Amino acid sequence: LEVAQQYSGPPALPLIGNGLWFVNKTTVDFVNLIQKLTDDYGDVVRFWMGPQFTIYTGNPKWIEAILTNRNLTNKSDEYGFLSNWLGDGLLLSKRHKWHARRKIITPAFHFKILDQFVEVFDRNAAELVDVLGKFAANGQAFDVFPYILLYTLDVICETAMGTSVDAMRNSDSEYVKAVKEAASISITRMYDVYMRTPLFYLTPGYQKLRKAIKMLHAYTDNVIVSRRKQLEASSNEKAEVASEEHEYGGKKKEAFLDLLLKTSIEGRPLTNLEIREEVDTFMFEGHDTTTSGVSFTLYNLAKYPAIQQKVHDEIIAVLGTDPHKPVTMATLNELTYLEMVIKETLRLFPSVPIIGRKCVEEVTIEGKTVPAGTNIIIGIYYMGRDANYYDNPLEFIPERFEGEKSVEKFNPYKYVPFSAGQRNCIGQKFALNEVKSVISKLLRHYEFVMPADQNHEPPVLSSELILKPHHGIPLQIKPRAPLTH
Ligand code: HEM
Repeated sequence: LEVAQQYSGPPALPLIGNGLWFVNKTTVDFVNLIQKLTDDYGDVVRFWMGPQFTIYTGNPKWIEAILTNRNLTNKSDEYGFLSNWLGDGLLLSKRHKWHARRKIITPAFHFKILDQFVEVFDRNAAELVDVLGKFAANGQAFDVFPYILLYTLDVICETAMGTSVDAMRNSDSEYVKAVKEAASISITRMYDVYMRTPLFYLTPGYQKLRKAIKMLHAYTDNVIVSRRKQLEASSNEKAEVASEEHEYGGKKKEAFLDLLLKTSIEGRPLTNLEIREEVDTFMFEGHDTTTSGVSFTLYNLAKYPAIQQKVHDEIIAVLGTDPHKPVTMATLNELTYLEMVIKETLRLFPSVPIIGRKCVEEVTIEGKTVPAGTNIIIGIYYMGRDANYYDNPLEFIPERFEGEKSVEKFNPYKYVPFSAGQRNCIGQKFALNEVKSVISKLLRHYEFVMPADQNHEPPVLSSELILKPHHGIPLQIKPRAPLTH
């Protein structure tokens, strides 16, 4: 209690603390709940989730102190709800285990490896252009979100596992359904006070989750076993692995899985279970996040036609007038204005709106005590919209990220959509290139337009671990006239 007095925060009841807030709250309410807390008490606030002492912060100094502290790398308890699915993969694992895994996985995100994935982003984007063709033809408004989700699922299956589920053409795929189900049930548990308790095991949700996870694990296990066999066979023959699935667009590629199969940890190869945990983690972290990133970027482009025009001009200047010309890593690097637009989108709509840490040993931050056992919540989303840190925070101004005066250069801890420090997002470059790839393809074929009957209110946001548009992103698309110059 003495420690609690160092902080401002709402009055709390004995034992249940501020737990009543979380009763019957939706994922939409949750976004506003923390906003209200910061409006009332500032950007460092204490409260109790039941008996759990919790500190919320959206303050750059605090965020810097937390994310750079080697003793604050463990995730908060809520992440545990994902552990049936993701095990000790990179997102959830702790201390020594995390450190060893991060070290061996980092090379898998080397730019030379990302380079070979650009073709996967581009080929799937061409497919998406095709799938959306019917909406360009009939002019009807449609929710772009589910289509982008299928695109990102195709990309992550191919890059993580080297398999194709062809989600865009086959959205009924058992695997695709199971990914969606496992993600949504695990996440709902975090926010529902009842579902957080063992009562959950008596609900139909538990049975569904079990079934989905069983299916997902079986799928990944299968791919791992057959890939390992191929790899062994090919090393016996001293030949290159060259299976059917391995050849995309005529070029051989290695999925993350192949790299994991070849690597070793403390002198021994990774077990199938360890590999599965990492592949499943990529599957989880690598699709919902980019889906929100792409969808909210399209929303902003439709909302600000002059910005869309400028992005389109840049794309044509870099890639020329042939809408089918594939992008490369080099051309993606030249799309600097598009990158600013994506970064500004992630400021207002960060795919991961909050992250959590568990304090293992007592630390002092900005003169205040953070006792061992404290749950810490970092408000990436709220900091991005705070008038103390951004002029006109709700205005969409991509130039904030321009050159030397860029927000990131000025104070990197003011802008952390990919987190920062040791446990930052390992997939950041992968994600940015994927988003740039698909947007540059879509924009060469279609103009994105806000439907006329759309009220011009900002989208209602829902925080399901990943920030999502509660009512989707309804947009219209118009085919672009062929360019000849
Ligand atoms: C716009 C897209 C993305 C955003 C905004 C994003 C954001 C984040 C954030 C904020 C974290 C920190 C989580 C935490 O502290 O609990 C994180 C971690 C992580 N991300 Fe991403 N991510 C994106 C895309 C991706 C992609 C495409 C992949 C994989 C291909 C990926 C893989 C990971 C992994 C494995 C971690 C855990 C890293 C660790 O703890 O060592 N992410 N991401």
